[in-house]
Amino acid sequence: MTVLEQLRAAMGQAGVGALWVSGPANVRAVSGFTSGGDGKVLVLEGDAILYTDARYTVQAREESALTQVIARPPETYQDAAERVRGLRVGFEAEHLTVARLEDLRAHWDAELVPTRGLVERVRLVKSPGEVQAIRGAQALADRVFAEVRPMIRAGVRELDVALALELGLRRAGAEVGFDVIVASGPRGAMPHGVASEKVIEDGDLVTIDFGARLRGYHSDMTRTVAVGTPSEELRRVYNAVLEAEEAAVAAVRPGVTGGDLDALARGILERHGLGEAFAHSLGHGVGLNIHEGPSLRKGSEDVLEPGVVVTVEPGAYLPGVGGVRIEDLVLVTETGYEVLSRTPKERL
Ligand SMILES: CSCC[C@H](N)C(=O)N1CCC[C@H]1C(=O)O
Repeated sequence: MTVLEQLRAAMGQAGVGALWVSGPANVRAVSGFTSGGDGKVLVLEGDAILYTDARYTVQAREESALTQVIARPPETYQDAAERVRGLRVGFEAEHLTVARLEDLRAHWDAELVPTRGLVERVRLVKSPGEVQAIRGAQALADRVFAEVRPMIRAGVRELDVALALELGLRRAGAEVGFDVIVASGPRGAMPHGVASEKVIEDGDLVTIDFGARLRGYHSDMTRTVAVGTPSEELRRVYNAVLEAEEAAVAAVRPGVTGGDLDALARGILERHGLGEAFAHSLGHGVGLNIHEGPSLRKGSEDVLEPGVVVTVEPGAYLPGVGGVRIEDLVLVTETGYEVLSRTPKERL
């Protein structure tokens, strides 16, 4: 089934005859238009209309097969008003601001119904082309990491490591997927410790979490590397996180839930006395957004299916001491899993 066919089935289940799609990644997924932030899509039973403005006339024609209306609000809303009169129209509660909802209410003679996750659910399972883009983004990130790895040593600033990674990604034709995390020594206790001016020191563990964006699709990987000889405590923490990560990756297969995988990794870290130190969820889906479904968190009932791409990224964070995170990008296959991130992990 195409994206639109799947979406129309979901709309039927949600009881709406039309859907106003406004989330940028959702607009892109439904229309193919790569500037989703400057577009909206109205999905109807027999048509789907991409609304964007005159800056994108040529681009929209090149990228999208949908019916196109080049207009700016309020003309956009006026055009759509004719098409939605008397319908129950879903809007994306997670993406539409209150101000824009008021605009729709002012222009449309239709029942507006909040919906959640209709397009996101269709986006969960990646097409072969999407998997190819994610695979390509990760392969490129692996190559860049290998180039930059020798410069991660004592005396180098975290932000110089980040800059080298960013430059490598850009040179290779990708975008930087998100702010590069380089967290060394005690800064490693911050799960989102974006690179700072701190100078890496002998004995530091350095957590590096970065990703490429290629043709709109993300990669995501974390490696924690040792500079010199870290303390015995840090090496113990590293090995506990590695054990949890490898066990969770090995358990990835169709049918398992995000909650099962989180519980497996969390249980291992708890047995090492690091349950409290694992301050976030095990992982998340990756695609047009760096964070998307399914969720690999405590209690998640999201079921993994072939074609889903997730991260597995347990961590342990000890304020004042440091931290460790190890993350792989994993494709769920018919029979199990394939690890897309190929950068070797350190054995300490
Ligand atoms: C700001 S994007 C961060 C990407 C990273 N790999 C990631 O997803 N996480 C790092 C800490 C936990 C997890 C998160 O939930 O943000």
